[in-house]
Amino acid sequence: MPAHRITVALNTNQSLRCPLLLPSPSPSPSPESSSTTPVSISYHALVVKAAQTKLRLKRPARSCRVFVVGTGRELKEGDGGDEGWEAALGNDLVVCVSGGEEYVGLKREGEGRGDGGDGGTGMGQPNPNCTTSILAHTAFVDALSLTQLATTARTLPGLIHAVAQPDLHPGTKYPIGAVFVSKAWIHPPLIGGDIGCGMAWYQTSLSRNAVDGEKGERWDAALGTIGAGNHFAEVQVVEAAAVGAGEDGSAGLTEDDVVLLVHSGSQGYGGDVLRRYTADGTVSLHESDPKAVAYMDEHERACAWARANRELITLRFLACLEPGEEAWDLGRNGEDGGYVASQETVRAARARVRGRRVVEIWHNNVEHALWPPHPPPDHKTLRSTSSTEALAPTLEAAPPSSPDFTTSSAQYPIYIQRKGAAPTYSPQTSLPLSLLPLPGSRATPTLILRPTLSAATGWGASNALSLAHGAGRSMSRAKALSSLSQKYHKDPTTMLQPASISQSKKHIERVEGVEVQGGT
Ligand SMILES: Nc1nc2c(ncn2[C@@H]2O[C@H](COP(=O)(O)O)[C@@H](O)[C@H]2O)c(=O)[nH]1
Ligand SMILES: [Mn+2]
Repeated sequence: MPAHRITVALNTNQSLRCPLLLPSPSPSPSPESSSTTPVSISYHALVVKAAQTKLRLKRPARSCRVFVVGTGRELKEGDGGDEGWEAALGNDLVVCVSGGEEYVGLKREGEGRGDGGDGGTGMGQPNPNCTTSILAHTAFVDALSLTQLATTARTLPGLIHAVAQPDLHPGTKYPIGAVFVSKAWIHPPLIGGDIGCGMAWYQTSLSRNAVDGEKGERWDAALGTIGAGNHFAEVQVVEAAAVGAGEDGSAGLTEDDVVLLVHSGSQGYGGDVLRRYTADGTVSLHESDPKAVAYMDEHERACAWARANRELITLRFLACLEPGEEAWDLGRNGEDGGYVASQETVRAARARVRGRRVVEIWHNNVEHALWPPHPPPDHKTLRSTSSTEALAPTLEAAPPSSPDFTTSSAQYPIYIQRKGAAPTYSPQTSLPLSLLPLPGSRATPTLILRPTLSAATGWGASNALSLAHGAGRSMSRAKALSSLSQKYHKDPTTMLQPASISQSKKHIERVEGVEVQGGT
């Protein structure tokens, strides 16, 4: 009996596929035939079985659905036998199996076999209408990151809007400095392994005289676990005049304030979450999939862990910066390394730290929100009339964004996936942030951004309710490591001196360029 060689893929990750041989349909028995009742073959069952065993689809067969890749036509298992299978069968047929959710991709009229009109990738173009906003108008952007942005926007299921922040730069597969808005789908790799990484500004009670000239050696022994990469905790002096108000009713930042900027993430924890949810090649999780619910739960924990770690780092800094202050006792390095504080003590210390918080945000996370954004209730008060040169431009100075966003009254739930992008709303209060940091580098200043929201940007739709989170990078980590280690080969300690990293105008322009474009 000739067989048909077909390909079975997963609906949620159509690059995960396996071949399958299906027997030809049995000819109808003729009245003269001596054969007994023909053996009925359920193609549906065979295909679902292949997805379960070879592609590790962990859904019960009864909830699985099969679609023709390219057209999205569903091949059902009917009461009287398989429906439509015989007509669809043929060598090179590509089908995908879903755990119950709808077909991922654009349904086309007409039947097709083989490559489904997508050049044989089987990926189709799920989102030909996904809009993109490139907010980097003058800042340098590596072309690869734009390709990564466009490919991601086109091919991952459910994406409706993608934003390149001015600090966009290439990641391994997905870009950094990017925001992706999706409907019904969550894509853990877009957030990456450092789930919950973010920035927090805390007030200290120090005067600028107390810190001017200090280089840090005195405090090094007491630092918390900040993590590798770009993470840091930096004592800063505010040069600009007073700006807006901080979160939780704090006074915001005032000239000469000495503040601590903490940038840290979830370290090994978030990486482990990402690995566990993507080890089988999964990129996309439909919100109805229990795996998506479980991922969101672990993602929340990783975010909470990262925020708690920023609080702990701050506590340890404050213990050194403000000696004699009893509230920071827990942050002191005790003689006895085995000291374990009670939960009550930890809770009390964290509450005291929060009293110093100016702003605290995640820049690697997924947020469940409503789309399109509506004006905040008190939007008229958001337009600050006072501005200083050091602040982000007001809304009116922002470049017009494309595509054109208009506020529609009907909102629907979406997910905002941020990889290296700061939010414009506070995760704590769900109100618009009045200020947040745009860190430069050890050699260039951190800028204070003031998000502005207005109808011109669809109340934040064009920038996906997000801003640049850093200065970006003009060379990959690997390239920077090799070229800088050559440059500082003879005396690597000079790399730790703020002024020696780079005073080049190029670097300074870099962060300012990002700021000018990031203030929407
Ligand atoms: N003020 C400082 N800013 C710094 C330092 N090192 C890096 N950076 C900035 O932080 C972001 C972080 O980006 P991420 O993608 O790693 O989260 C980066 O873009 C730089 O602008 C520093 O020592 N001090
Ligand atoms: Mn980060």
